[in-house]
Amino acid sequence: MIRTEKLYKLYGNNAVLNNINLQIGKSEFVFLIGPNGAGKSTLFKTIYRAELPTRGDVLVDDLSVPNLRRWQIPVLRQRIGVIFQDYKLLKYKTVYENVAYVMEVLDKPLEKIKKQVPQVLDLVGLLRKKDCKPAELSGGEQQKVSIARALVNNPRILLADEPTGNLDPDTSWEIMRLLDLINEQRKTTVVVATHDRNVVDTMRKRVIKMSSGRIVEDNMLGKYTDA
Ligand SMILES: Nc1ncnc2c1ncn2[C@@H]1O[C@H](COP(=O)(O)OP(=O)(O)OP(=O)(O)O)[C@@H](O)[C@H]1O
Repeated sequence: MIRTEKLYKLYGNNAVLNNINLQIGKSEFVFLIGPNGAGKSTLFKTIYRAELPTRGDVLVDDLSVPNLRRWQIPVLRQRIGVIFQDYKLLKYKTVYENVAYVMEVLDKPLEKIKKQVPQVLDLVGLLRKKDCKPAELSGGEQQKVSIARALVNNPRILLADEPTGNLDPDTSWEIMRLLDLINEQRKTTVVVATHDRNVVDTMRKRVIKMSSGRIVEDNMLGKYTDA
């Protein structure tokens, strides 16, 4: 569960998040839409604690994200997987090593790493490419590796910030179907920030729309609407 309470983020006098009150339940699949600069990425950042809010609270289950103690930060990182438009893979590491790395930094035992990395690479259909470097993969394949990396610690929540922004329509659909499958099979809460009208209108999920730092629409079975 994700809940924000009277959440504000100010840069100077600019309220990039302006009183966001939001609740996303366990196992939901939600699209977050809105024009450039609406505050979508900033909202994500306050949820996975890349940014601290100016005021207000973000709750991830029982954790108050802005008030976490240092030792609790790995607990949050384990609960939330994040994927980005530009994949953010380590280019000198192989596919396997990119995914294993996020288990290593959380001090997971080697036996567990050896078991879970191939499982999650198989889930995204890339086990056969485990020894490739990112540059040897297509954009869609790189995004699948980043999904595998986000999932390998079994997070309850997956935040996807424009995951298909660099991909062609067919590959975008593959990625969206994969996110939908993960949501259905693993009961992972999935929140996808996107500008992809076709995907939003076809998948008919809950659609939350932001504009100028505020939530301006929140509809079940929603459609993409312009500013
Ligand atoms: N570190 C920062 N310092 C100052 N302003 C920032 C900072 N980060 C974001 N902003 C501003 O906050 C606003 C919201 O940005 P954000 O990236 O959250 O929007 P977005 O909805 O994700 O947009 P897009 O669809 O273009 O990705 C923008 O006006 C941006 O310029």
